[in-house]
Amino acid sequence: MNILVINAGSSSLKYQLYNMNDESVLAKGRVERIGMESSILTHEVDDRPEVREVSEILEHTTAVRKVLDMLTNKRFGVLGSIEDIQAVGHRIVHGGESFKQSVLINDEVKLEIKKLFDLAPLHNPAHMMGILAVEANLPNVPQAVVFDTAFHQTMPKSSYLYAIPMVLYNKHKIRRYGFHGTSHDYVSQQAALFLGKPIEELKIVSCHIGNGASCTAIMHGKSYDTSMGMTPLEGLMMGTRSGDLDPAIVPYTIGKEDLTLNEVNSMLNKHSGLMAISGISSDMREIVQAMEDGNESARLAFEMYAYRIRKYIGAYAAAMNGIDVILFTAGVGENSAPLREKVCEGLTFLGIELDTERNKVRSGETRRIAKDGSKVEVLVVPTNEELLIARDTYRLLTTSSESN
Ligand SMILES: Nc1ncnc2c1ncn2[C@@H]1O[C@H](COP(=O)(O)OP(=O)(O)O)[C@@H](O)[C@H]1O
Ligand SMILES: CC(=O)OP(=O)(O)O
Ligand SMILES: [Mg+2]
Repeated sequence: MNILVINAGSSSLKYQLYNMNDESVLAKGRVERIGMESSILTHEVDDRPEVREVSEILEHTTAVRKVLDMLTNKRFGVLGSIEDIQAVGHRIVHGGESFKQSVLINDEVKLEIKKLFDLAPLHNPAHMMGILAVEANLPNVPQAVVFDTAFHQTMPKSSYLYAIPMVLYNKHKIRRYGFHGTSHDYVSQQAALFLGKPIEELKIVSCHIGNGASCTAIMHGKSYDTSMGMTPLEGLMMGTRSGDLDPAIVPYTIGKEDLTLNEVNSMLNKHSGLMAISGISSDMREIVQAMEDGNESARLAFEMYAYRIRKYIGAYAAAMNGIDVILFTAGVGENSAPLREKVCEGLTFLGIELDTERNKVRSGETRRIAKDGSKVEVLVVPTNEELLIARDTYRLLTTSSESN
């Protein structure tokens, strides 16, 4: 069975095509700048050179059409016809409280996702465009949705409630949801497999450090607490997001700088984090380079970024009464040895001892970076949200057709 996995953003659409017989990736790529003059489709097949096509793609339906054309293209494609796609799986950032697991799409599910537009205005409307675009191009192909929030639905009330009037939760569902759940779920299972221990026996702090970043306390295989909140803005300092801050800063800034609420929201989401403190970039590679060149703002940004991860690790050690494993994943977590070293620097009191040489070894595999004898295991685990989405889609289809 071939499954197309789609992660649709407001102006982008990433895709991966899986052959589920052996879980191999047949092709992958992305469409960027949807709705702008020169949209770019980048398409990759194994060891063949990357294909880039620039054209005007005004909306998601056209983007999906272009992807399907590329997948069936005589020169660059991997499929004889679009009939060779048996299912599509979508990443959906916000599933609210309605979705505790992945589901197949039907009208009711679409309605629920629409109801959540308010809670994730940057993400969910774009995902819906992706779903409708697939429907328009592949009307008879079943689609599944996999939610970033689902894994965190096991959190206890004491983790997910904010200390504000209960009416806000009861009426508007204002609470912590948490994100990157597909990733935290996948990497924690990979860590347990790597260590050869049942996940039910482990207390894991999973640090997903990419463009967006979050830490999750995973107790015995279940999310117990996580750093992102009602939206993906809370918690760690990120590339362009502020993470935790005193909420009183919002009205104060509006008054002092004569800004609108929308402007402050945009400042916190798009113009804060590494970008704001370094004044250089939101990309950790550029921050580390600038720091090595002696740039003090870059050093401060790097130290703040690492310090906040360290604080969450400490908090989650307290929350779970101990830690067995810390793991690093996603773009920064998998690739930045200096960041991992800085995070672990002040944690020896918890029994966390990093091996600085092992930490520097580059590899695409799950690996141990703690010293022999470190009380806590420290691992780097490559994430693969797309594979988990493809697996969930496959499982939903095969189990639902069995029960029919
Ligand atoms: N070699 C590297 N060293 C440090 N950071 C890296 C490296 N490679 C990628 N990154 C960081 O990873 C980030 C992207 O992470 P990723 O998990 O792909 O994010 P997203 O899925 O949210 O777009 C980039 O912004 C970049 O800062
Ligand atoms: C939820 C979230 O922050 O996603 P991303 O890391 O893809 O921006
Ligand atoms: Mg990501």
